[in-house]
Amino acid sequence: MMLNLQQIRRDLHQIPELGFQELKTQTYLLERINEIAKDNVEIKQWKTGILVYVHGKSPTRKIGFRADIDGLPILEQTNLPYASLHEGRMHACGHDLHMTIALGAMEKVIQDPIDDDVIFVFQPAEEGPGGARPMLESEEFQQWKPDMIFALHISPELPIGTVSSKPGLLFANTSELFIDFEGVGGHAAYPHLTKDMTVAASNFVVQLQQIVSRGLNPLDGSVITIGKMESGYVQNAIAETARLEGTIRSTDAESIDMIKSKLNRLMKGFEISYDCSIKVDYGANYYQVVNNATYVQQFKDVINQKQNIAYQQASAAMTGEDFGDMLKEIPGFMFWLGVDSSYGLHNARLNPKEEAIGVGVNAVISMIQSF
Ligand SMILES: CC(=O)N[C@@H](CCC[C@H](N)C(=O)O)C(=O)O
Repeated sequence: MMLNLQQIRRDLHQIPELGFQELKTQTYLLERINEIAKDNVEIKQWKTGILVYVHGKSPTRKIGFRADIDGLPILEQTNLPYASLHEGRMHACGHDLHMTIALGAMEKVIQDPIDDDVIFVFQPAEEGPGGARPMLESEEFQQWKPDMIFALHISPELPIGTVSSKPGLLFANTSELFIDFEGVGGHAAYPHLTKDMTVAASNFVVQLQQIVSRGLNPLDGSVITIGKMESGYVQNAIAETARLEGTIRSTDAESIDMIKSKLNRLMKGFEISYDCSIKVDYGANYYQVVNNATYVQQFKDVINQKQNIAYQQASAAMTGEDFGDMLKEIPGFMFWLGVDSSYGLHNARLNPKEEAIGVGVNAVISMIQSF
């Protein structure tokens, strides 16, 4: 049986689901896994995730490969014939390709096992609230805990046929940010009788940016982004409440704590100035992705032996990945896979080229076979 990877990617692309809601995705993946499973395969479910154990010929260790499986709350605007069927949900971060590549590599390992055992980890909720840490801590994962683990992420900026990584820091520390403002609403014509939360929240967004530009050492990389702002109900009423949703990123864990403490102070000031109440929730926090230098070198050597894949040195990025939580406990690495899209990650028009699937399977299987 040969899996039709292009069809699988398109099927998965049509059913994006948010973190820990990936029920259709899980069912679909289990169907494909059961089509290719043989006697050397064991399967476990953990919440909406899946673990697949492929037994090796004479194992001395367990090699792990992780694929994340959730989509984003984004309304797709690609006009593709296989665009999302779930309105307001999109695989805008390439997890449809990540899953497909894992299935493709799994099929090859099942057909032609290596000496060592290989564990494929289909992990929920990477975009939020973070599936890696609870999955890692689960009994199911701990029983099959790999000795090394690796993963890939699509890169719209890189051409097809390219992979890229680096030893050490690859992705940033992250913290989500949800801020709720509560004041007093009222008629648009009587601002003096209200506490306007649209004005308070707007000013807060502007002030927030000065935490990084004026509060932190410019040599330490950090960024705060507010991606969503909500307030009010109608054009001629003053908003009683407002909500900001965003994320904090930093190349070192200490800066995240420093930003949070400065942000808490700023909030207190705003509560006094705007005579309102402000509450913050820091949501999910992901640990930085730190690549093991030995495994990155092994991957680089493997790729450099291939005619049709080029290895490029990566730079660290402010992207977050809960795979960092896995790498904190298990040595391994992550690499970028070029998919050549003119629209970037988290863009409603992201359109990865499907030729990248074959390259991804080739890179992953070659790394697995190098053990
Ligand atoms: C690869 C990627 O894009 N990852 C996400 C991780 C999001 C973490 C969390 N929801 C946050 O926003 O802090 C990213 O946005 O970098």
